[in-house]
Amino acid sequence: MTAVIHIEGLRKTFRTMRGGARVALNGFDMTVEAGQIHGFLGPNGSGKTTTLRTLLGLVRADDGRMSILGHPAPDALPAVAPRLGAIVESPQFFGNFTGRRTLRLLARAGGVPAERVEAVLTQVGLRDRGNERVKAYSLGMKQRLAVASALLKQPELLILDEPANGLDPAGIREMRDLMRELSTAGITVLVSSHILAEIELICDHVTIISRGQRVATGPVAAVLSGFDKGEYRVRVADLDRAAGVLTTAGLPVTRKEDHLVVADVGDAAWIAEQLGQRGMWVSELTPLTPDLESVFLQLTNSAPEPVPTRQVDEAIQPGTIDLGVQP
Ligand SMILES: Nc1ncnc2c1ncn2[C@@H]1O[C@H](COP(=O)(O)OP(=O)(O)OP(=O)(O)O)[C@@H](O)[C@H]1O
Repeated sequence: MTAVIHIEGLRKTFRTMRGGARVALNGFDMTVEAGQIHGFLGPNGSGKTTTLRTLLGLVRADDGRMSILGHPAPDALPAVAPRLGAIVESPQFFGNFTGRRTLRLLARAGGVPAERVEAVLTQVGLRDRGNERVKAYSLGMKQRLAVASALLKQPELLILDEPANGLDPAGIREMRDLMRELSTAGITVLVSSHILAEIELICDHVTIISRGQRVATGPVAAVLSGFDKGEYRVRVADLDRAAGVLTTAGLPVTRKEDHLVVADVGDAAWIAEQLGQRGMWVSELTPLTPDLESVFLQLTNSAPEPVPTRQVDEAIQPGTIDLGVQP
C-alpha cells in the first residue's frame, strides 16, 4: 500500500489574543493509503481543520513531518497541487451564477480544458441542473458543486472538510454514493467530520482525533471490533435468577430493566444451555456489536453532535483553495 497522506508528530499551538496558548495539535499522526475513503473523525475543536489547513500549507506547523502523494508538505505542494483537490472552508459561490457558469469560470481560472466542466457535472449528478442558478440549489447540490469544482483538475486525492455538514439524510446518501463512485474511479478521499453516522456510512477507514492526538485508526470494522467486549443481550422471564446463575459461572452481568447484558461471552449457546438446564428459557440472545458512536464516546469522552452546524454560504467569491497560490 502507498501512503497518499502521511503525517507524523504534528504539533500546532495557537497564540490567543490575551497572550495565552491553545494547543490544537499535540503530536498528531495519520496515514491515508491509496484508494481509501478515509474518515477523519473528532469532536468539535479536536484539531481536524487545523490538521487539514496545516497539511495544505494554510497554517504553519510548529513541528512534525507531512507528505502528500509522496512529496513533503507543505514545501512540495506547488508540485503536487495539480494532483490534489481540496475543500477546507465552506465553499462560497455567486448565487446568481448557474452551476455550469461557476465551473466554467473556475476551469478557465485554473487552466483546465472546458470539456472537464461537463464531465464533472455528470460525475456529481448535476448535469441536468447545471443551468440553474446556484442560489436555487439545495445545500446538497451546493456541496456537490463544490466537489465538482475540486474535481476539475482530475485529482488523485480529494480532501473534504465536513462535506456532509448540514445535509439531510438524502443529501448524506447522495454524498456517500458520490464518494464511493470517486473511490471506484481510483480517487483517494479524505473526509473530515464530527458526525458519526456520516463516517460510518461513507468511509471504509477512519482516524479518530481527540485533543490534538490520534486515539484510533484503521478499517472502520477493525476499530469497532477492538471495542467488542463479547457482550450479549439476554432476555428471560426471571432476570434476577438468570443473573445469579451467570454471575456464579464467572461472567460479568449487568441487570437492565427488561434484559441482562452479559460480557465476555465466548459461546452464546452455552448461556442458553446453562439457563435452559435450570428451566429458564431464553427468549432473546443478541450479540451487542459496538457502533462507532460508543467507540467515539469512549475514545474522546465527548458526545458526538447529531445536529450539523455549519452551512455552505452563498457569497461573493466562488472557488476552492487554489493550492498553487499559498496565502
Ligand atoms: N486561528 C486560530 N487561533 C486560535 N485558536 C485556534 C485557531 N484555529 C483553531 N484554533 C483552536 O484550535 C483547536 C482545534 O480547532 P480545529 O478548528 O482544528 O478543530 P476541529 O476539530 O476542526 O473542530 P470543528 O469540528 O469544530 O471544526 C480549537 O481549540 C480551536 O479553538
